[in-house]
Amino acid sequence: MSDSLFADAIQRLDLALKYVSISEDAIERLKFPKASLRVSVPVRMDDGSLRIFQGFRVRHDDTRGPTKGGIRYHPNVSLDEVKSLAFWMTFKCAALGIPFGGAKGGITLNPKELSRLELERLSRGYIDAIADFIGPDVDIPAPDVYTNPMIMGWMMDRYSTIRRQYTPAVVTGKPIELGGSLGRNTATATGAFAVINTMIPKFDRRPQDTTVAIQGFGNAGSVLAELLFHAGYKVVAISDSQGAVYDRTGLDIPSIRRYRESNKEMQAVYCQGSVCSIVERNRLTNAELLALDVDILIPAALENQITEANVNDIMAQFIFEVANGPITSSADRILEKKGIRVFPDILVNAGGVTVSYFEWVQNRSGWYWTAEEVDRRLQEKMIEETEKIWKMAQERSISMRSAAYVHALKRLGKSIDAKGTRNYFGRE
Ligand SMILES: NC(=O)C1=CN([C@@H]2O[C@H](COP(=O)(O)OP(=O)(O)OC[C@H]3O[C@@H](n4cnc5c(N)ncnc54)[C@H](O)[C@@H]3O)[C@@H](O)[C@H]2O)C=CC1
Ligand SMILES: O=C(O)CCC(=O)C(=O)O
Repeated sequence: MSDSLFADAIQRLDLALKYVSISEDAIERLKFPKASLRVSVPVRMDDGSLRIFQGFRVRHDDTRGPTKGGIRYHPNVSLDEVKSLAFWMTFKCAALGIPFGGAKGGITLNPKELSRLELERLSRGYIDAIADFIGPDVDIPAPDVYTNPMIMGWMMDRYSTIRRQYTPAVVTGKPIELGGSLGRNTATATGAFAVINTMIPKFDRRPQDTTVAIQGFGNAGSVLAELLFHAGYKVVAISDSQGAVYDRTGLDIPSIRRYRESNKEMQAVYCQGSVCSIVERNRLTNAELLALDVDILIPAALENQITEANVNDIMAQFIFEVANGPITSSADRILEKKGIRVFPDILVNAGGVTVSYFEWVQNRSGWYWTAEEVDRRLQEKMIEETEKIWKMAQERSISMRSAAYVHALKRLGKSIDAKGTRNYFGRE
């Protein structure tokens, strides 16, 4: 399998290195993951047959702390994808000043084809296979695409059984009843909302005059859509893997979310009380959603959605990357030339790992915070780091992505050098 996504991720690093001076040793280290694990996970299916699933866990860099990152269940999961996602986690944690390195995991499957019991056996089997690779001071998984708090609960429980001790800090994004943090489930969206609200007024725009299209209506996209709706933004299009709904006058996001919870399908609905009626609106493909003439475009699904093939269709003025890696590096260069402002994943979607960090701190101290405390600290962190990155972008006339990478690289470079890598190689 080619390393195309990872090679593309490295291009972002190379670009940022033009604007920051860090040691060659630090650069070299960041170009290679510290460790990659590939495992076969046997699962007894409900019909008695045995299926073997391929799982991965990659720890990219642990200089700034134990590695951290989600676990994805998706048919396209590959070592290349997991490596790239782990790489981005290292930069995300450093950009936010969180004392973690980067990691990611995944299993190649379509989780919609498994029963709940099969999913539980798979999730516990995956932990059996990677137990020696993770740990509260080593590597701490969390949810990502098509995984959720229930799956994190099974994983934490299995790890605790293997270690013969209750170990909540080994996984974050758990159910509250198993040591999860209040606010983790909404943290990615809340963090992205804080970045949008910090940035949009700088361009003299008001929510009520701003239209938004969101690709992906999962944990991150659906909560963000609702936050934007309540703040007065006009969310005109949303989508899931099946396609999009569009209403240029604005969609009723709370009704759509409520309807989707019980019907599992995306419809443009308007609900009054418990009565919901489906309104015929334009149905679009995901490609058409990306090309809408809106002010803000929010990719919140998967990577490689905006590429050289469709970048010239993009009409939005601002792109906030909630998904990891939704824009390829070549498309990024074209967007920059066209004057479209891109706010990068390693900043915009960092609310999730920030509250994961809070969850880990709470698990380790045994002292649990209120929802208000979590939210206050999350807002503080997101706004502070957004402002720092914006200031750097302005001062150096560079993109927000390059500024975010430079900001992260400064912290990473100092930590890597403080460990004495130079001395180790005798170059001092
Ligand atoms: N959940 C979290 O805490 C964090 C998630 N992210 C990133 O946000 C993105 C979304 O993650 P979640 O919302 O957690 O996942 P999720 O599993 O809750 O939802 C994924 C959504 O994407 C949609 N989708 C899947 N394939 C699609 C396609 N080809 N076109 C359009 N939509 C498609 C699904 O229908 C679903 O609505 C991912 O890139 C993830 O890595 C980033 C940081 C934290
Ligand atoms: O919450 C976490 O630890 C990681 C979340 C994640 O996977 C991500 O930010 O992409």
